[in-house]
Order: sequence, then structure tokens, then C-alpha cells
Amino acid sequence: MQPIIECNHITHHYGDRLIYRDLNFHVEKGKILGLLGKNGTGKTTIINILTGYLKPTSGNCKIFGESMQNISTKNIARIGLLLEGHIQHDFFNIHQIEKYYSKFFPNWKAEAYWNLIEHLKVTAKQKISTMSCGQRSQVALGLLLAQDPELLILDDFSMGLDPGYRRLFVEFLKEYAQKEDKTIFLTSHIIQDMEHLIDDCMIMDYGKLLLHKPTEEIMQKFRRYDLPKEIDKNILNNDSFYSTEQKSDKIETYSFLSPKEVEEKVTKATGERIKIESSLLSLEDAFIGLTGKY
Ligand SMILES: Nc1ncnc2c1ncn2[C@@H]1O[C@H](COP(=O)(O)OP(=O)(O)OP(=O)(O)O)[C@@H](O)[C@H]1O
Repeated sequence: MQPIIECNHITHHYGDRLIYRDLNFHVEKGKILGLLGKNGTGKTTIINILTGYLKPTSGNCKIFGESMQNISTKNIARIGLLLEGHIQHDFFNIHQIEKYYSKFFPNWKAEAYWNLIEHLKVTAKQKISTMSCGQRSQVALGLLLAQDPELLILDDFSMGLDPGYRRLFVEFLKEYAQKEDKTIFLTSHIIQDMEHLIDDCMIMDYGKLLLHKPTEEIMQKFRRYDLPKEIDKNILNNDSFYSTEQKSDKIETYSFLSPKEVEEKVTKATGERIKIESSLLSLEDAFIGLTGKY
């Protein structure tokens, strides 16, 4: 089956600055892909390329099999897009904006909008421009779900949302993707929201893609290892280990290798059997382990 999103050989520079070289990925129908990365690694840049706002230095993206540079309006109508909580027409109130948007979308589901909006503590006549940042994000998300798009692209969807509403929206998204076989591509800095939501996880580093794996595989295989402070940390200097750090009381490192494999490597390098502690991680801790703290 043809993927919903295909990005082939994307290289992008802003002036002399390389954002990524030869980035390749695709998203299958019905999947939720989460794009994670530190500030400035190029997440919004990918979304801008994906949605045709930005032409990459080289390479191309296709959505529903069409190149984004000349996608048809029919296919554009199948995409719901949220750009960092942005909402236009903020001179409307919540009723007016629902009425206005409904005219543009043939599959408009008003109840999806009102299901989310009923949790908002605003008066019916309050203009969107006078709402708080989180309230505006909630209106934007409600409008998006009511469009009933086949593909949702959400850049930083959790921006400004309080924990309760974030959880509510994550539940809506999960149900939406499962029940109706919708595809979702999203970014967020609130990684604990992603852990129970995304099927696949793509982690950007500066200039490159660090990792693209099923979330389940990261949760089941990626571990933190604590080794005695006396061993030479250079033995952990290879591609199998991430963010190795000498602490005052231990050496800390992260790896996809199993505890047995790490033990064998360390025994081989030091000639002694060393006690090694290991722990599985939350997705946020795994992200820190993979990308480092700074
Ligand atoms: N139009 C532009 N011209 C020059 N540099 C840019 C432009 N847009 C973005 N950048 C730079 O490119 C890098 C990637 O920016 P981008 O907004 O894609 O990052 P991001 O991963 O979305 O960051 P954040 O997590 O902070 O939202 C940043 O260093 C940014 O300063």
C-alpha cells in the first residue's frame, strides 16, 4: 500500500547552515508518527516542507502520492494542519468561527468541535482574540477535528494546553486514529504525552536523523546502565552507547544492547566480571539518553 507521507532524500540549508542531509522517511496509513528533537533541530522546517510552505534545497515530499509542490486542492482538503497553535480569524467568537469553518469542509462534524469546546471556560460571545493562549489552542484543535481530515499534521499541538486538557486531547487523538484509520504526524516537547500515543518515533539531532523506530521497541529495549566509577569510560566509546557520562559515584550510559550483551562487552574489555545495573526508561528519559541533556 502506498504510504500517506513520503519524504525522499530531503536536504535543507538556511544559507550556509545545514539542517539535514538526505532525510528519508514515510508514514503508513493509520499510523501515528511523533517527531521529537531539541529546540532548533528542524521539526518545524520538516512540517513546512511537508505542507509545501518551504521548498527544500533538494529532495521531495509526497502526500497521498502527490508531490507537495503541486498537490491538488482535492488532496489539500484531506489534510488537517495545526501550526504551533496558530488560529486565524480571531475576531470571531466560538460559535461564529464554527459556523464559518463548516462552510469550507464537506465532511464537517460539528459535534467533534463542540465535544472539545464544551470543556472551555469561556462565554459564548467572547472573541477568540481575547482568549488565553491555551484556550485559543483548544479552539484550533476543535476546528481541526471537525474537519475530519484523513491526515492530521500537528506542530507542537500541546503548546499552552494545561495537563488535563492535554490528556483529554491525547485520548481524542488516539480514538480518532484507531477507530477511523486516520494518519497523524505530530511534534511536541511534552514527551510524556507521546509515550502512550505514537506508534513510531523519529528523533532529530542537529544536522541529521538520530533514530526512527517503533515506540514499543524503544520502551522495551533502550536502557540506562550504571557502571562502577573506576572503569575506563572509553570502553563505552562506540556506536552502541549513547550519552556516556562520568558522574561522581558511577559511569552512566545508555544502550539498545541487552544487559547480557553489555556485560559481555565490559567483561571482554576489562578482563573482569563487573556489576552492572540497568533500568528501562520512560520515553522522556530515553529521549534524554539518546540526545544528551545539553
Ligand atoms: N527562515 C529561516 N532562515 C534562517 N534560519 C532559519 C529559518 N527558519 C528556521 N531557521 C533556523 O533553522 C533551525 C531549525 O528551525 P526549526 O524552527 O525548524 O526548529 P524546531 O526543531 O522546530 O525548533 P523548536 O523546537 O524550538 O520549535 C533553527 O536553528 C532556526 O533558527
